[in-house]
Amino acid sequence: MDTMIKTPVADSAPRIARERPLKIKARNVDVYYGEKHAINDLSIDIPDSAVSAFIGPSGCGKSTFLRSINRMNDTIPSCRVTGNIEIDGRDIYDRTLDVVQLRARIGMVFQKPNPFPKSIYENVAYGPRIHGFARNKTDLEEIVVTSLKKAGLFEEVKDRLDHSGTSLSGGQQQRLCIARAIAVNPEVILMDEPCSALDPIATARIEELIDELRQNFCIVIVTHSMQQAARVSQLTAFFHLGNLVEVGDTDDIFTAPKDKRTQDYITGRFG
Ligand SMILES: Nc1ncnc2c1ncn2[C@@H]1O[C@H](COP(=O)(O)OP(=O)(O)OP(=O)(O)O)[C@@H](O)[C@H]1O
Repeated sequence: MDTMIKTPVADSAPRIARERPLKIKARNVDVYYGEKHAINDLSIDIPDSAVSAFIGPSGCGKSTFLRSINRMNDTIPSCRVTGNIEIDGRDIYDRTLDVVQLRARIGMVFQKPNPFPKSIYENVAYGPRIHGFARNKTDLEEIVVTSLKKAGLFEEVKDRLDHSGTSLSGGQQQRLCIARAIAVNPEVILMDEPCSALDPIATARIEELIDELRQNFCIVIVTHSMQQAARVSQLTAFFHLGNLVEVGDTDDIFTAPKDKRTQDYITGRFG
């Protein structure tokens, strides 16, 4: 595994960050909404082929930082991001960088499943088609089927690919959104509370899927559920009032947190 390391990392770095190549490197990131200072001097290393969870009480900046990773914050006029965020060593706020290309490399899955009001097939085919990933219809079909299989949905929908994506159950819709994200072959998948609108069975299915996908993707998940963070992630980052208080191997964060605020949060003293 050591041979996979691209960048030297400190001995004090989390084990997972030493075992996996570095994918996302953020340094001294501040995010403002007008006068509101939402993220304060945040630095973090996020490894590839692993799941990293952002946890913390409501309003502490988890989603804000997640949205900084694919420059979704650009769409909010009052929002300003300073500092440095690199993916594979490339500054994603570089003025010469094509944001459309960047977002193709970084899939995003939202809290509420949001399939397009189109067929199941079209939901998955749309991205590869507009990005020119398929040479012909057969190629496109193969991408759709493979993506639905990877998202664990193909068997349930193979006989009704022409039905509307919105006709599926909530859990199936979320897996369709994951298939849609995977179809453009992203390197990073950002998930903002992807199970919060789902029942426990659909949640378990998505968690299993996240675990399978981490072999091939860098996954970052915002979750309100500490149980979920403990179950699916290898790295956990605890946010509080716009500060990244502590980041470490998930096992360590939940069994031996270093900061009292982390300890108070995971033991339910606030949040
Ligand atoms: N579009 C926006 N305009 C202005 N302020 C915003 C905007 N989005 C978020 N904020 C503020 O930034 C801070 C961080 O919000 P953010 O949504 O990132 O927190 P969070 O930790 O993801 O919260 P939650 O767990 O409730 O989703 C909050 O004070 C929030 O009110």
